[in-house]
Amino acid sequence: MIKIKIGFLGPHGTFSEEALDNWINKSGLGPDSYEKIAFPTIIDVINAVGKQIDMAIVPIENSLEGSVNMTIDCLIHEAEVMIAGEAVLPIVQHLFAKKSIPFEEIREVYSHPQALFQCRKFLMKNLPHAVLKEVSSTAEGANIVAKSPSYGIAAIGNQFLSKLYNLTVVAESIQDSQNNMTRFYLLSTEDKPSTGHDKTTLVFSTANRPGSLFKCLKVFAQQQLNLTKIESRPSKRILGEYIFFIEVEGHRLDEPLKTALVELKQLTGFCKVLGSYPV
Ligand SMILES: O=C(O)C(=O)C[C@]1(C(=O)O)C=C[C@@H](O)C=C1
Repeated sequence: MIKIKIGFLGPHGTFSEEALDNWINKSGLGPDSYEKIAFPTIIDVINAVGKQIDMAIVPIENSLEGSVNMTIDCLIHEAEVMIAGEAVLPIVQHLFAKKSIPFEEIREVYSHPQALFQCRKFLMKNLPHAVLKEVSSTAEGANIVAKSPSYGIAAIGNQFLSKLYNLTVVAESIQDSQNNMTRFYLLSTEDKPSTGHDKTTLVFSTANRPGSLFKCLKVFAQQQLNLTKIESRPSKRILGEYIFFIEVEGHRLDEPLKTALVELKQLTGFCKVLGSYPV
């Protein structure tokens, strides 16, 4: 039986894997019908879609810290993939060490930059002396702590890390807000057909002239289309030149979004639809 290969940010125990496991449970995929493959960075995950893997899951934004720029930039500039779905995961962060130790004895804390940001208040209050070390994922932080001969270092990540890396929970639920959520995209080589309750992600650039962005956004307003996200990212060509990343309600092949996209393409130098997918 051919298995669907699904990529995620590894090693095992990341929030990306947790989001993927939840999605697999909901989608009803049988245990023999898929294979999970861990990649060392988000860029590697995205660029493997359509090559070593059929699908991938990547974080796109967090309710405390905002967009995951690495994902957005890779989708804009590098990847030839389509967004085929989304998934939201509540994020609960814990502090782990090799054994139970007082906060004063923790000299370094390893985690993904998003996770460190999400726990900023806790870290400033309880571990002001500790050096924060950014690593490629929360699970990689746990891996470093588990392998280190030192007892004075800690990692931040989800509840599964203690079992996977044989670590002790030093503090529970340390994120700055109890309502901490991360949204993930499911990537594939094709997006999804219309369900009547869809969203579309697109990127475009405008001329650097008064009213250019206004004219582009007016296209959506005139069609009564609701924008659910707008972000500007550097074009990476010239300082002060931007690419706009937008999510809008509707499917790219359904009216009124279909007409809006035709009008938008006439107003923009660069316009690319990254996919339509069920909400
Ligand atoms: O490091 C992880 O565990 C990840 O899956 C990455 C990531 C992210 O990039 O936002 C995913 C969810 C959390 O917000 C923290 C980290």
